[in-house]
Amino acid sequence: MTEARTVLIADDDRAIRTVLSQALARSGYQVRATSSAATLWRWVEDGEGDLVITDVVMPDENGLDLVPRIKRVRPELRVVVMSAQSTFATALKATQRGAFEYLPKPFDLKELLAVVERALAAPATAVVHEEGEGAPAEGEKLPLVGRSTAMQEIYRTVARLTTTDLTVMVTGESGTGKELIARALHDYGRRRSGPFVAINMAAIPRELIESELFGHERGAFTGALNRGVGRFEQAAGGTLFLDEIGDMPPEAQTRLLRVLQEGEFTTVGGRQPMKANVRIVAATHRDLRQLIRQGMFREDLFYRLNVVPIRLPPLRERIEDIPLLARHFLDRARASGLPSKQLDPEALERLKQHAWPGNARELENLMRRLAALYPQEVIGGDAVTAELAEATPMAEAEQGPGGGSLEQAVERHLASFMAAHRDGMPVRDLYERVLAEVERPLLRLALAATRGNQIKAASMLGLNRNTLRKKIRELELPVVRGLP
Ligand SMILES: Nc1ncnc2c1ncn2[C@@H]1O[C@H](COP(=O)(O)OP(=O)(O)OP(=O)(O)O)[C@@H](O)[C@H]1O
Repeated sequence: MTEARTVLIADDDRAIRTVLSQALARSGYQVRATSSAATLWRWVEDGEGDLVITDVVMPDENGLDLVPRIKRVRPELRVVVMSAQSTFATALKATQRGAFEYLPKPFDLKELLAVVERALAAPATAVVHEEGEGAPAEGEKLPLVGRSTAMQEIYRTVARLTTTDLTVMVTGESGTGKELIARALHDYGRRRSGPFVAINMAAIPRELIESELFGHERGAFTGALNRGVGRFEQAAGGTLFLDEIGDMPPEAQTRLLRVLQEGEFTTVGGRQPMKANVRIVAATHRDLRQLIRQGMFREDLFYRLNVVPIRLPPLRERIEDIPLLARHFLDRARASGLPSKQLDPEALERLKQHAWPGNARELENLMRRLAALYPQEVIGGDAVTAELAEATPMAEAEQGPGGGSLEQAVERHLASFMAAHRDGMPVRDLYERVLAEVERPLLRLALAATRGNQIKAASMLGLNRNTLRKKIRELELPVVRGLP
């Protein structure tokens, strides 16, 4: 590089101006810094600078409003927005208004310098994103709650992905918000005026999945009395959410792969190929790489789907989000007609200590229970402790009667199982069989504890309701009627 590039900084916080200026100067950039949006705007109009770094809240103007104005007069000028607000709405606004990058404060200087370098190296194409008709209020209404670093990173990624049609793979334990992310990608993406269609692979009988996905012709199979429209066709122009993709049977995987490769599909029993016009978001709580190793998931399909991976961390890895989420769920409970509640500090502390195997969904259910069952307006630690103990019998089971952990007990049991089979018939499908052995008593206990109430049992297990229903069928568990 021959000439030093100039970075324009606008932030009303003097300390930040100083730190940024010094760091950028040390890296060889020319720097001009100001506390006002008006001065920044004058510099931009005068044709100064190769890159802008602006804060959002400044005394004279909101930095986010400045971004589209800058892009209109100087489309090639890259803008980096930094903000202490740290909400999904801010990330979304910054990205959709044409910012090159959004950085939640506090950020580390190394990261900022890397962004500056990337911004200056990027080809000078002007990308001003259409706001589109019927654009929602840029994320204000979408309840993606949480300010942890992990969630900030997710907001940034999701915001950026709303300006593309790339395939996204969302992974995370049950109840971490995978479907919510898929909806955000749709509701704020380019296809928001099209349909959002979801299909859960775990909830549909295996033999029907292909026809559910791609549709079928009349008479394609026994019982196909009419032509059936598949989800690919329903989702045309919009987003197709393939939930629990790890549960997709092999034949359907092969067919899906072909559709993704060729961009067209045919209905079951049909001949005429149709264009696939969907953005795909897939999700799973299972470890797909492990399924690949076990030969249960196609590696080539995995790479087709895993274009942009988003990993949602379990709630226990972002306990700083718990107070906000709890508040959000209590507000939601109130909006649905339940009484208004507060949590006292001890209650919050108790929530932070819990392991949350069911993640955000478990927290949501707990908040609803507390709102519904407890008369007092301010909920204390004891109420939380009592409700958590009620809902999670596994907590005690983790310390088994033998004193060892559940894992050790299972290992002992399996070791004797394997020993017993050593000389007999070759053992096949061991993984599935062993899991089914653990699954069966687990589901039975959960159903017994909830008196056969599948909704409650699903929530206790942290499983999707449909997943539980399917498993009950597969494992042929007796369905007991709930007591009144
Ligand atoms: N960050 C979040 N902010 C607000 N609500 C959230 C958040 N994460 C999850 N939720 C809420 O928690 C519940 C569970 O989320 P969601 O259904 O998206 O999880 P999931 O990962 O798709 O679960 P599963 O794998 O069991 O289908 C929903 O009611 C969702 O709105």
